[in-house]
Amino acid sequence: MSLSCPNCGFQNPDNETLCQGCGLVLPPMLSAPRAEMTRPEISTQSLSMPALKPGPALGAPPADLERDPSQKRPAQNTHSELKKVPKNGTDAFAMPAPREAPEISIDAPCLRIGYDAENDLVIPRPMVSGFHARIALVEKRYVLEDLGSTNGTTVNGHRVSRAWVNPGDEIGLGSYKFTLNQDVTQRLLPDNDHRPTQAIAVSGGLIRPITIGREPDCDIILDAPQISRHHVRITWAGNGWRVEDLDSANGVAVNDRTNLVKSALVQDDDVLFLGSYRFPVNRIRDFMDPNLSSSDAGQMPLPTDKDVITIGRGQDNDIVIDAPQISRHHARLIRAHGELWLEDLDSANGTFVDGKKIKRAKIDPENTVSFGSYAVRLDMARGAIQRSYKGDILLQAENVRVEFKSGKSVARILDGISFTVYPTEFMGLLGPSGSGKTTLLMSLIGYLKPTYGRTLINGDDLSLNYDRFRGAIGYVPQDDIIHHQLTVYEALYYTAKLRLPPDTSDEEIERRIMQVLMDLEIEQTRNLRIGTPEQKGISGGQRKRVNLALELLTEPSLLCLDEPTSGLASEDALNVLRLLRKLADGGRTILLTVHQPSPQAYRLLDNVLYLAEGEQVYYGPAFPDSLFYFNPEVRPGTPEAETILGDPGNCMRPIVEASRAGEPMETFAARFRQSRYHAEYVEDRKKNRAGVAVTGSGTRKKPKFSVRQWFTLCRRYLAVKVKDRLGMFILLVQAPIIAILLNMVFVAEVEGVMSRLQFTPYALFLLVISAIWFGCSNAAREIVGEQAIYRRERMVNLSVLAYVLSKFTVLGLLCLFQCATLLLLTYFALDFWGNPIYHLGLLWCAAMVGVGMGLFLSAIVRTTEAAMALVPLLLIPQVILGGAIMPVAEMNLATKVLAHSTVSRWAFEGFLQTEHLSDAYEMSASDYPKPIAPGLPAPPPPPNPIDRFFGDTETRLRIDFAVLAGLALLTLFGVVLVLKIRER
Ligand SMILES: Nc1ncnc2c1ncn2[C@@H]1O[C@H](COP(=O)(O)OP(=O)(O)OP(=O)(O)O)[C@@H](O)[C@H]1O
Repeated sequence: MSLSCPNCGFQNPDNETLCQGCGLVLPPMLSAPRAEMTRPEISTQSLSMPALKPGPALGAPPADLERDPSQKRPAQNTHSELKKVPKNGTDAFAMPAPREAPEISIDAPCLRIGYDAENDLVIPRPMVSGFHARIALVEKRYVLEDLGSTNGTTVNGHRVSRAWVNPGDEIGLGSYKFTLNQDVTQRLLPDNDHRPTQAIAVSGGLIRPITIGREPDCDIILDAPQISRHHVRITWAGNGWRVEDLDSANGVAVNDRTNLVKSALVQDDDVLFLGSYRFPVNRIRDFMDPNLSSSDAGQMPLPTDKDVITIGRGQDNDIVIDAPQISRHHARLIRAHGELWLEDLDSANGTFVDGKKIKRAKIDPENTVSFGSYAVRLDMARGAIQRSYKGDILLQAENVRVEFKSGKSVARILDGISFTVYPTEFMGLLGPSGSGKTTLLMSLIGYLKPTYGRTLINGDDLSLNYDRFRGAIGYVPQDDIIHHQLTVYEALYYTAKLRLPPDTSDEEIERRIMQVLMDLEIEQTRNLRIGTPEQKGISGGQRKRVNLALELLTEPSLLCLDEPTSGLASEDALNVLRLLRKLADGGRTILLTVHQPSPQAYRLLDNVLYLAEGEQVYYGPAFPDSLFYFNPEVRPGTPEAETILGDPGNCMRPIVEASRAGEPMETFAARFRQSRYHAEYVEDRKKNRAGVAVTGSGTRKKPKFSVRQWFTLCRRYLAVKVKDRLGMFILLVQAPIIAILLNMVFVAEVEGVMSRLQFTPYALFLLVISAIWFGCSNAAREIVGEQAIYRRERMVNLSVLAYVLSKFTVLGLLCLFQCATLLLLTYFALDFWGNPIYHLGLLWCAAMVGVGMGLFLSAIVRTTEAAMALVPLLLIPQVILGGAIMPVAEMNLATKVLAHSTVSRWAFEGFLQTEHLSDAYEMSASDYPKPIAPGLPAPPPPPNPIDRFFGDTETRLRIDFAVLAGLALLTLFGVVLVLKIRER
């Protein structure tokens, strides 16, 4: 006799009270043999109601789903709870439409599903909302309710707000789909043991032990010399993780490098040390991608039935790699005649085979394939892609030396710097001011090429593979890299638009921004203006986090920060460092330079590197090792040791004192080279002792001009300008003020043609000078004022041409508005006759050349003050040489040549020509001057202004226009050139 389940029809043994097929409570009345029954409609009257535990009100985590680590995991569970629906599976047959369900009572036991860690089912996928949906058991049936998610909830492809669901139904949260199965539904049953929530999402990996080691057959491959081939085995033990050392060479320690264990039970917040390789236990959960079933953990199986396998970020690919740096459709694998070919699909960050960027290449088993910085290995034997561990970064400096040439002398800034940083390590760079910390950071991120030595990332020479790793490196300079006029969200939005692949939708950007804001705990600042220390917006600590947020948008695996705590109060500084610690524990490699850290901050660091006059004087554990290392006379455990350990500054003191005494720092460097820390943290950690393979093209892709980038830059720049209210006000009132002054001076002279011949040319000339002023003054601060932003974006993917063009575009629009206002307010009042369109065109051209000159100045100088101070130097020649004060024809040859190079000369002549073309200077008989007294000859009429100011140097109007346009283009390319030269 067996019990047939009314939901799924599964034949259960007759003593079962729960259906083994779907987890439904089996009422006694269903104990009849299946053959004797037609499948009944579930009737609430016919089912006995089990006593369900009341659930909490929506919004608070259900009390009965609270984590209880002491509770044991049910032994029978051998399924993946969230099994990904096979591709095309939903298309193969029509799925039944769900039926509308009644409102869920707040007493109903429910499971909340969403992105947020507070959920009972955590699904960290981009399209899933924080609290996306919930499943409740109501009257012994399952109800699915959407919780106002952004991307909606579907059941078998039908969008629902609340619906009955059955085991086997396909539930869609945005584009993420999974099959509702017993592992999920069981959790809703009364008296069920509700296990830790995240364990549900990662159960795929909980079933079998996870092996960590260097070999490709390990579940987690950590490719470092400190790691044995099979180093450690980790098994879910119900109330924690059982860790077993697999006779590794360097052992397994828990929480402290000295606390070696053979076997131990650890929890999520513990840290394992495999040799000196740090491995936070919670990373196991990252590794267990809920999209993958247990057998696939760490692997992405290649579909066997397809000859063309697509790879990308989009859910419609055969292999989905959900990382912001990956394009929606990034590449494809093609099986042809027993060979495997890889083809890049015009991805934003490129496809690489063994470090070389490819368009199409044949793949062999030994090849390493990278999509951007995301490296994978093709395991042909298993027919799968073996993922590298979440794109982890192992960073090494090998004998780095940096020298700067100044004239004939060479200054050696760094020498013999060698160290290795493992993933999840949080490393501090310390040393006296000027010791070379920033320089080292710049050479580590590939911005500065070392004179000797190199930087390796995951064993590959960074200088040869820069394009591959560009996206994996985040760098936060000392100066802010944000526009303070924007809100936090806007700053992040534009940066995401600039840095993420072009096919990233606004919806994805929004999700990414919210995720980053939540990670950095600043989501409440989303709509606040950033501001500056002087014009308060968000707090200093929050501003530092926003700078960091810009970098995190692209999920870099290596983060380098130059003094992220400078200018912060000690509590703020500590909070920023705590946050960085958390990010490191999440899998990032983090380096930062820091001055005078507090004792608590110092304890957060794993390792520290001390520099003194460019020499490496220590690299090893931060606390307490570094303090005892620099104070060798102090014995641990003594009262003196307590004092020393209470202040990290005690590391630097001996260095500073020796430096003051004129002692060479080489003494400190030599002592370090003899120390055990050098042996363990420099020598033992060295990778690829046999030598680094010289792969990689060595070329760096130059950012190319793209209309999309130009457009985004224009949008951001316009937003910055519009939000700068004071700046905008000053800019808008300039034209009316100048117009009023011109009217006051010239309006008395408006007396027909005689006035147009005598005075109006001066008014026109002043209009030209005003337009040049508009351009120059608007532009002079615009590049120098955002040098830090420009430099950082240039390191990523900023095209100089797109950048300069965006400045021209937005400033051009503002100048057009100013010129139009000025002309409108003077044209009729001062009795201009010329075609107003020509006049506006000339004024605008003059202003655009002014913009070019202003930007040129801005690109050359180093401070905004210098730029503004130099603006008059650009304007004065325009006034003197423009032809109005001294006719051009009467200048000597050299001056004439200079005059021809001024914008005012051409614009002024253009104005006179325009007036002339409209007969402004035609005199009728009545206009001619009369004799002063009878009998005297009439005085000669004033000459035509074109003859008067330009004489034989006169040119036609179209030449004036052409020269002005040429000058504008010349300045544009001049700015581009200066920026490129300065970069070198
Ligand atoms: N481009 C350069 N040309 C010549 N010398 C340079 C250049 N850049 C840096 N230096 C010099 O290199 C030395 C190290 O500078 P760096 O900025 O790396 O020091 P630092 O340790 O970061 O200092 P601080 O803690 O004050 O920021 C300084 O003496 C600096 O003047």
